[in-house]
Amino acid sequence: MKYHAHPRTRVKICGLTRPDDIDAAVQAGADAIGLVFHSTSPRAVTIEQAAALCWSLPPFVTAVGLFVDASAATINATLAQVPLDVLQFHGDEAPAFCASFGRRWIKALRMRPGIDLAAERERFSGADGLLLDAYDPGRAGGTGQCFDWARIPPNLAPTIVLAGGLTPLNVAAAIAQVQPYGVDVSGGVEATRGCKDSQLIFAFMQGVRDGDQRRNAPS
Ligand SMILES: O=C(O)c1ccccc1N[C@@H]1O[C@H](COP(=O)(O)O)[C@@H](O)[C@H]1O
Repeated sequence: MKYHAHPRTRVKICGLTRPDDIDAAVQAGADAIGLVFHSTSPRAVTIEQAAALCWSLPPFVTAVGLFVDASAATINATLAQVPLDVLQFHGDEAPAFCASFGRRWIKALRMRPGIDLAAERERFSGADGLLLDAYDPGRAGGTGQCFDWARIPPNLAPTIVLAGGLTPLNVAAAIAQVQPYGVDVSGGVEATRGCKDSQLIFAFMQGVRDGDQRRNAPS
């Protein structure tokens, strides 16, 4: 990983599907937005939708494309039309596959019982970031579930994006405890499954600022 602890936690709001979602995320101050290219997700977007959403972004907001065991042909066809800055791999993709698209990429690791994070970090040492998500054997992600944050080794925390069940109510505590590079939220800012809510997006960003205050408070 090429980055280190920073006093401001970076934020990605994932699973946006409508122009109003983009407006809310940008206005609220998100650093990145996520577009889900996984057909069974309630947040899935078509290439055409994604292209329109991406082109409406201001220049300093990062567009992340989320894939789950997609083929190289699918990813390349998406990249041909959608100006994605970063690829997020949320399945069982191998490091060489993730690195083969000429884009920055992050690897999602689902916190299954017994996962060896040190070994995974070594295996994915070419990644631009690691994202830690809850493990649910029946679903690839976007579960709305938390995992036990105490399982994250402190030396790894400054380089990871924390995900899984974050909400406006728990994100400050998560940041204060884990002190991650960034946080990623999807279900926690939805009014109904798959449908983002601008008030919850603003509330989440306030939670992040509260967490950063706690994180940076002198001890
Ligand atoms: O959002 C989805 O539907 C999704 C589908 C398949 C893989 C990952 C998905 N989302 C990612 O899951 C985590 C946690 O989401 P949540 O906040 O618990 O709902 C996050 O990285 C999403 O980007």
